Amino acid sequence: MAQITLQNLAHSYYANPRGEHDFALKQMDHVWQDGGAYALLGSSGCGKTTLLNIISGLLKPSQGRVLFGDRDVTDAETAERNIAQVFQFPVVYDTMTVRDNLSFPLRNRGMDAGYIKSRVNQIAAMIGMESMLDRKARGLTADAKQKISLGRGMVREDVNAILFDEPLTVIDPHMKWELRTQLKQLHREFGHTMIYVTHDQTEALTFADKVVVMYDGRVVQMGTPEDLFETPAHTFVGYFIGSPGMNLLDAEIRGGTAHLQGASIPLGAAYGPMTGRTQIGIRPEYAVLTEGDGLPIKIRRVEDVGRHRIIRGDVAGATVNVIAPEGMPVGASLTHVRFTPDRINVYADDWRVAPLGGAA
Ligand SMILES: Nc1ncnc2c1ncn2[C@@H]1O[C@H](COP(=O)(O)OP(=O)(O)OP(=O)(O)O)[C@@H](O)[C@H]1O
Repeated sequence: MAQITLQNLAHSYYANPRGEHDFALKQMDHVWQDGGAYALLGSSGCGKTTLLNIISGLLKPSQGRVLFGDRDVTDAETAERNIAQVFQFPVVYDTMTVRDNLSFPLRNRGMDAGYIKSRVNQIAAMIGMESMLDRKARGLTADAKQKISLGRGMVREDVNAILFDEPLTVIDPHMKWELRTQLKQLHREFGHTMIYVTHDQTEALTFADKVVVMYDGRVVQMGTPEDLFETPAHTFVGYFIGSPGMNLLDAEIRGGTAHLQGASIPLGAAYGPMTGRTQIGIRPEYAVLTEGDGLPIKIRRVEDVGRHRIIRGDVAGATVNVIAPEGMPVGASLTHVRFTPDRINVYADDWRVAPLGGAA
């Protein structure tokens, strides 16, 4: 297992990039701790696969270095990096049995037969394939084959890291949940450094200790699920995490107050002067409808989504979503929306601004 350091890393698919927009990965410095379970999350085209391929050695970065522990592996081939990889679609040997597929990486390294047997049984139990160990992989469903790929990715205990690139795409929804839980369990047991690429926030938040959110070739936040929810570092994180995402309203910030459209909203802390486009961000969970306290809201739609309702309305020319807990009445007398002051985040040109006084 190893800590992975990305130093001054950047990548362009062009031979002669002419500016930042030609880079699929913008310049970055990051440390992925030894034994961490990371999810790499972001929308299509933000650079997740590019970053994963640089870590695995399938792609050489146009700039910067990759270190595994103290070792510079930037120029090392994938095979020299001692990693396991699981891809979106199954990679199995059809003519081999499930058992042989799972034990292949161990036999390849000359492991002891007794150890191989017990380890393969353990992994087979994890992926729910104990009863199929002696069947040929040929003829199994795509779902079952992908479980074999997952199992094979995890069978070695001595790898530097396990990299997963959207591994559950072909797995049915119920099994997805189960496998994710198993992966987490395996991580707790063996402490591998795991990097899991996905564009599904539920998948990321349930799997990882740390979620790495990418946007337009940059890592915009690396934090716990709670960090991403409470203090999104970038408006994209606010918007991307949560359902619905964070509300954003243009506002002028002066000290401990946000001013918008003639109204003043108290903030939970004071802020210094800032430049650029300034906005306040508030999660729908921290907005409540009132009979006159807060900002006027024009309610457009109420959606019942089971455990709560989502109220969609207009505030100061922008759309604002409010989550109302079950049982809370949504009547015509509710004409205003109030935001919990200490849950309001402030953004300047899309990046979160820390309040004065040392609070994060
Ligand atoms: N081989 C390539 N040649 C040129 N451009 C590429 C190549 N591979 C990816 N790109 C571009 O680099 C950017 C990042 O792509 P990448 O595949 O890393 O994103 P991603 O976040 O993994 O997306 P997805 O979720 O769709 O797989 C995109 O603009 C993509 O078009």
